[in-house]
Amino acid sequence: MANCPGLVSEAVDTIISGVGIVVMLSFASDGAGAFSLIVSQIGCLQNGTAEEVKKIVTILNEAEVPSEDVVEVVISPPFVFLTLVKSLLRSDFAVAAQNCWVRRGGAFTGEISAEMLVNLGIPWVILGHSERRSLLGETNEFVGDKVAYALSKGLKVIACVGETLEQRESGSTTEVVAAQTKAIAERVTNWADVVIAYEPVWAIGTGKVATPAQAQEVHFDLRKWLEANVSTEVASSTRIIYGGSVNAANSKELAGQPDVDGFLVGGASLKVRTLLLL
Ligand SMILES: O=C[C@H](O)COP(=O)(O)O
Repeated sequence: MANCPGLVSEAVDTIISGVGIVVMLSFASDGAGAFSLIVSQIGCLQNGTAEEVKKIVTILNEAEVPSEDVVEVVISPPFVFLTLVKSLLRSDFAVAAQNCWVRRGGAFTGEISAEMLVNLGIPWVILGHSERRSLLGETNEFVGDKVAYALSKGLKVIACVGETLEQRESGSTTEVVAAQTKAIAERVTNWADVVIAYEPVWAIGTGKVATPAQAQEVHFDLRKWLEANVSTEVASSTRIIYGGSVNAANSKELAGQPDVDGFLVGGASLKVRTLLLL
């Protein structure tokens, strides 16, 4: 996000103040053609009624953000609100699902397939969120398989990685995040459609945001890993965004870190208080 931190901060402020959900924002890391991506994940399981979602979309529709080639905005509601959001959302913002099934659709009651998302015209999907890894037992390999299948169907993927507090304290952050990234990278065929979201588990929904230095360190390591294991081109062009207790107050400093290409913001965007303060 070093390319245009002013624009990024501006966009983050605008989105966070206007929404009340989860926001992700990212920028290409190479100097040429800087652009950004903001994903607002509107509502998790406990959050959101159709009325609330409509209100949020109305506010988003009025938000002032830099043009699409500078700031890419993606709204990611729960499955049940995808079509509602898509139907109401301004045309320069896109929509993402928060998950999808690992393989071709079939008799997997309750699951949503990549094919269904494509059929609905949903271009993005978030995969490997830490809540799915820890609460629903998704392994690195399973997440990698999901990424591969979603990409094969033409979806763009926001692939989440991140260490627990215990892993950080035992000094294994780099190793954990590299293993998660490896399982994804081995199955990626088209890096242009992949964004990596670094979300330290200890920072998600806790109010304990990573310091700018902590975030930068992991993002730098991730980029180094991509350079060593994929290619220099992929390392420089892949957007690596940060998620975990991002809010309007801490976003500016985080946004100034050279390898932090954007944000995935949750709780901050749900707070009306935040909205009123900005
Ligand atoms: O899904 C949301 C992200 O994990 C970040 O959430 P948060 O901003 O509430 O910590």
